[in-house]
Amino acid sequence: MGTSEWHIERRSSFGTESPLAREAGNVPETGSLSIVVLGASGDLAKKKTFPALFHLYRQGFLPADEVHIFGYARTKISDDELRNRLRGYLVPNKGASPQLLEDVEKFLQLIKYVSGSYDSEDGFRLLDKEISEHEYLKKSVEGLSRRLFYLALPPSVYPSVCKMIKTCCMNKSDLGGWTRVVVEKPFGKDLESAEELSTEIGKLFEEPQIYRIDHYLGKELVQNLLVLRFANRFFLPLWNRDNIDNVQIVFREDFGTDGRGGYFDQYGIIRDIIQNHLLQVLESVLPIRDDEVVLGQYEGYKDDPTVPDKSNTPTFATVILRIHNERWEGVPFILKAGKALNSRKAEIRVQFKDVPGDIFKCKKQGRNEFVIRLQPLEAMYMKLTVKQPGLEMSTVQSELDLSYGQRYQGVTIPEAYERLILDTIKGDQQHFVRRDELKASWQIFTPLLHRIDEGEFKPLPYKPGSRGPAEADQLLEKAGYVQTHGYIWIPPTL
Ligand SMILES: NC(=O)C1=CN([C@@H]2O[C@H](COP(=O)(O)OP(=O)(O)OC[C@H]3O[C@@H](n4cnc5c(N)ncnc54)[C@H](OP(=O)(O)O)[C@@H]3O)[C@@H](O)[C@H]2O)C=CC1
Ligand SMILES: O=C1O[C@H](COP(=O)(O)O)[C@@H](O)[C@H](O)[C@H]1O
Repeated sequence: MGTSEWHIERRSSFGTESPLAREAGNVPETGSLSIVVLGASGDLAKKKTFPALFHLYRQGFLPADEVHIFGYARTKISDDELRNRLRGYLVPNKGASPQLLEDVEKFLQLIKYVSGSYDSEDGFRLLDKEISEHEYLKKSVEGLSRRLFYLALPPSVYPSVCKMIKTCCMNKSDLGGWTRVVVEKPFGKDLESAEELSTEIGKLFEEPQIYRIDHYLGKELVQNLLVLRFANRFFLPLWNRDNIDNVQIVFREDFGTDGRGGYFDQYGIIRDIIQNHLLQVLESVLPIRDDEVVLGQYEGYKDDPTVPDKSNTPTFATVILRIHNERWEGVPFILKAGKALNSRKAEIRVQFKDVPGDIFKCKKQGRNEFVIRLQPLEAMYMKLTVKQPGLEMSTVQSELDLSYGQRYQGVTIPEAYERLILDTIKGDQQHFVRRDELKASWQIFTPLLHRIDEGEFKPLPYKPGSRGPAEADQLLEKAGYVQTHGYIWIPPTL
């Protein structure tokens, strides 16, 4: 495949003539498309959902003659007030071209705002009326229209909102139209509440109508994992306990809860990041051991007035999972996530066992590592030992590096939300969380979470801007991870 094929090209509509639409499996649907962002006044909506919709619009995936976007929330604001709030999130601070500015204005005109509560029919009846008017204006045949409801809302209101959608806002889907609901994480707070929520929503919608979004599943390099693993011969014999010593899945942020302390304190880092983003559901996970958990809370976290003074909520966690199956028995899967650390990155680090013996009769170089960097600056690299270039025979640690910025110059990597919203419109659920997967992930973490909630497990303090509690690094070492500091010069021995 040539690199040019990686581009998503701008096009005017989902017409049958568009090769991109055909390639993307977008069989043209003729009904109008209404996208409703519930919680439109919130943080996620302005930072992620509307910008993702704008990018899709710019690339021609949301043609103005088919699509209308509705914001819904309790806050009483006008259409223009919502548009003014969003504008700054759609244009970069500097260097916006006149074309971009024009596109922003056209996009904003597609947005209509409806104010109403999340648990009474009035607001939703009004919303339904607005959507129906748009469908009528677009001459959409009843039964062909498509309605997408995106719940950018706290999970506590999902049941009532879903009930209102079901009662007031469903379209007739008998001619190929549909109603789909996207729900954000965290989906529940533990196994029991997640199952309850699934059951409640399951009474209202069929599984193909429910899209449980975990935006990490939409990241380019996460999507690449399947290809990497199954389309490359050299991973085949290595991908097991005989060769791999440990696996780390790491999420670090160099900022704290940033005005979201009220939300965060009720959930904590395990529910916010580890239970969903870092956990590709692994089967046969053994119960988590106390001595394989380190929790932390950054100093200053409780200064946020929305966080209780006695909060026991972890903002950092390292947790080791162990899998009891033939392939992975004995290999620690180390999940680490933290806020207010010294860097921002997300990566998967597969560390191989030492090479047996030492024919070079020297201090060993670092271990082989295969690293998949999800962000920032997507890359994959393999750390390996090579001969130090030059006359002398000595070894040095180096790497095979596939940095996307270099290799795929000029290619714009889509934002995760952009990709996943497009999948929802296309009806493709493969990168969304299934109910059984969700259950399995809560099963793993619920016993630990309950003990933290009950104050039995206490987070250790750490300095903002640090690596987190030192105990986390000690746990890593105990689990077998060997850190490699760049290369170490080794005198020739051959
Ligand atoms: N923000 C982020 O970076 C991310 C958020 N998420 C998830 O997305 C969802 C929304 O997040 P976010 O936008 O940050 O949340 P917000 O706290 O900003 O809430 C969104 C909107 O919901 C309404 N709302 C807030 N609290 C309540 C409440 N107690 N009862 C009823 N309505 C309420 C408010 O609208 P109004 O009062 O106008 O009705 C608010 O504008 C959450 O499930 C979150 O976990 C997921 C990934 C990232
Ligand atoms: O879901 C969440 O994700 C963000 C991090 O997302 P990213 O794509 O910027 O890595 C995190 O800040 C937030 O706490 C969490 O709710």
